[in-house]
Amino acid sequence: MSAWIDISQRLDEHTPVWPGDTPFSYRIRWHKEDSGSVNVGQITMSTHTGTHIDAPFHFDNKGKKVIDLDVNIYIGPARVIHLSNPKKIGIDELQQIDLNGVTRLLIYTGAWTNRNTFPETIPYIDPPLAPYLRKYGIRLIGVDLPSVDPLTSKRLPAHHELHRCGIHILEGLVLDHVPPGDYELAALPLPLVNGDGSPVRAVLRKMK
Ligand SMILES: Nc1ccccc1C(=O)C[C@H](N)C(=O)O
Ligand SMILES: [Zn+2]
Ligand SMILES: [Zn+2]
Repeated sequence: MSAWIDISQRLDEHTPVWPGDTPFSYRIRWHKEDSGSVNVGQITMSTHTGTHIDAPFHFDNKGKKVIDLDVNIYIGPARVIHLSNPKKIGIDELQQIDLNGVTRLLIYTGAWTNRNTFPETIPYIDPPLAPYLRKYGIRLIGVDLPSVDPLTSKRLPAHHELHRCGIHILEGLVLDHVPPGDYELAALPLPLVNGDGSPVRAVLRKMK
């Protein structure tokens, strides 16, 4: 069996966040010296920092919260594909790629390689791609980008169309060190009862 490899963004005070969103912070709230027994940390962060999933409630007030999402979506076979710096990610860009039997699709674009700053512009998912992916049976899409829509988008058409097609969203993957191919994925959200999104620890291992 191959080893699991980490495809998650490291979280510390340098981790870039969506412009205006809560900075990431971890601090020791109780020091061992003071408590007499343990260090106890405190995390403050946006639910959309680093590698994370979006729950439908993120973009739809009536949408499911994180606790309502099926854990089976986030564990299982996944295909990693590479696109070379696409402007958008649409049916045309995926035309040459075999998606038969794929249930989880992770897309490397290379558009966000400097993970110390938030990108200025990103490729986005062209909404008609959602029904195209669903036709193959895809239930999860993952990207190495902070959003599946353009950064300036308010209507979030890709988020909505993916959701309408039953495709779950995983953002902020780090795939620079992952060759295209078939893997097993685990990227479980926290059991946040009211969550609109959740950080995940995303890992892959090669399927033989
Ligand atoms: N954190 C934000 C703060 C303000 C406005 C948008 C965001 C987002 O995160 C949107 C992005 N499409 C996302 O799903 O992660
Ligand atoms: Zn998000
Ligand atoms: Zn999103």
